[in-house]
Amino acid sequence: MSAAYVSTRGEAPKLGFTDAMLAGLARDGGLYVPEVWPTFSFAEMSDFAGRSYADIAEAVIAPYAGDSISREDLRAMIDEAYETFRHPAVTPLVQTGPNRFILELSHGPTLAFKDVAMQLLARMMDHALAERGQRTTIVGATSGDTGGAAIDAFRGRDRADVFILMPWGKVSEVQRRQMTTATEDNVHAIAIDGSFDDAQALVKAMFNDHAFRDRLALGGVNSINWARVLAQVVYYFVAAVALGAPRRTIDFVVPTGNFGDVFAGYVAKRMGLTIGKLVIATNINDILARTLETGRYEVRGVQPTTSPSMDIQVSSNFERLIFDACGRDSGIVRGAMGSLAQSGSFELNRRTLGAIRREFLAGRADEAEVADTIDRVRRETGYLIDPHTAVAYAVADSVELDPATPTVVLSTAHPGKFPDAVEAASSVRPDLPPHLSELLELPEKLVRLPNDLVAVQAFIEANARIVRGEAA
Ligand SMILES: Cc1ncc(COP(=O)(O)O)c(C=O)c1O
Ligand SMILES: N[C@@H](CCOP(=O)(O)O)C(=O)O
Repeated sequence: MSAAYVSTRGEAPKLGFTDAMLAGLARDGGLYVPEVWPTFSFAEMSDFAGRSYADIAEAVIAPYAGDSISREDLRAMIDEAYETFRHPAVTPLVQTGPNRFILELSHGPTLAFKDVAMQLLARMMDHALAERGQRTTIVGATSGDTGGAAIDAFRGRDRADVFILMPWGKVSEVQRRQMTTATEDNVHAIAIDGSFDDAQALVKAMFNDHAFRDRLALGGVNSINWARVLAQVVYYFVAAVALGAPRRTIDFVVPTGNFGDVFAGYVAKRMGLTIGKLVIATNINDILARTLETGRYEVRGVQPTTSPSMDIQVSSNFERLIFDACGRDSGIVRGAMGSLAQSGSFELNRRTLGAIRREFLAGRADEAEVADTIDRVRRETGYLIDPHTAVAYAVADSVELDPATPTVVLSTAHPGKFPDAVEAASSVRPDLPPHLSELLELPEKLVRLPNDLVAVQAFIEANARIVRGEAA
């Protein structure tokens, strides 16, 4: 049986796994979540010890996919996706102190944790589209990493055209070039005059324009797509089991922007994984840390930082958490999201806030703390971290965690993606791995558009093959 997926806003049809994956955003503007969380027993999780990344990925993903993908096909796609990684463990752990570990998530093709999900998602979407004889037009927003990972995973795929919106001038040069140097006709990098939040709002507006959505068969690869989050659940199991789960409890500290990554940790916990605290680590764009402190989610202007991928105020996946934490009352979610749209804020009720605080801690790191942390970790351990990882590392040092519990800091990007910030902090200029050594020399292809829905839709209509009627 395929698991059923429901929208957080309760007004869209229930879908199976493949339909939810191809839909991206639900038609009522909500996000799909599984109707029930599959769980593992203690014995099943104990059996993960010593198994490969691919084995654990198959075990974690299969209950969500049900019979919508055969087990053989799922395994073949998992194997192929993680063969693109430069480390045999896919997401290895490195110890940097007593009970302190870094989970390296940047061994994929574009050097960010997004590859973990995107390499698999592209294969699963392609597989589903081929079975159905369909094509899709993917629209995505990026603050730097999702776009590059999506373009790498989908470039040259015949059934998908990909349009990525990035905020003009607000991503690193390496991140921009990872999007603008792809030569394939099916990928399009678009810079819009605005912030990531503006780009994400445009993407959601395109999904909520049902005529446009249906005409172009829109698909999404941001973490609004449930399958993106699902693929990220896997590495929580892999890391925790390597450190002794389920016999031990493990804490995770997660650099957070759109809340997809840390929500994946929450899902792992709901599935039975012995996670103690999930720590939300933000840079100075600290809406989530403020919300946990006060119970009020309040959007303020975004400030540019050295961790640009986390320069986010409207944190999409928080909606999934509210839905679960409030007892799956879609009326509460609709109320909160309506208030957010109207006034830029909403209040969490006591029960919801209490449920969130039981699972999560939160902290912020300012720019000086991020730079100090990059420098200190390199001097003390010889290990060079990127600014996003440094946000989490600094927060891990500032929040109250049990020193007897292993703490895993998620390292979400390679320092070579942010050479200027890392060099300024540590006097060490990180290199890019050899497969990207020519990136800075390649010609770029980038379209600049105003932050305007009509202009963006017109560009996509003019360039999507589905509108031109080209058969897949
Ligand atoms: C390097 C890096 N770290 C952390 C984050 C934050 O992750 P999430 O948006 O899933 O909270 C992002 C962007 O998503 C990122 O690109
Ligand atoms: N930080 C992301 C922003 C988009 O987040 P997503 O996980 O919802 O795709 C990026 O680097 O693009």
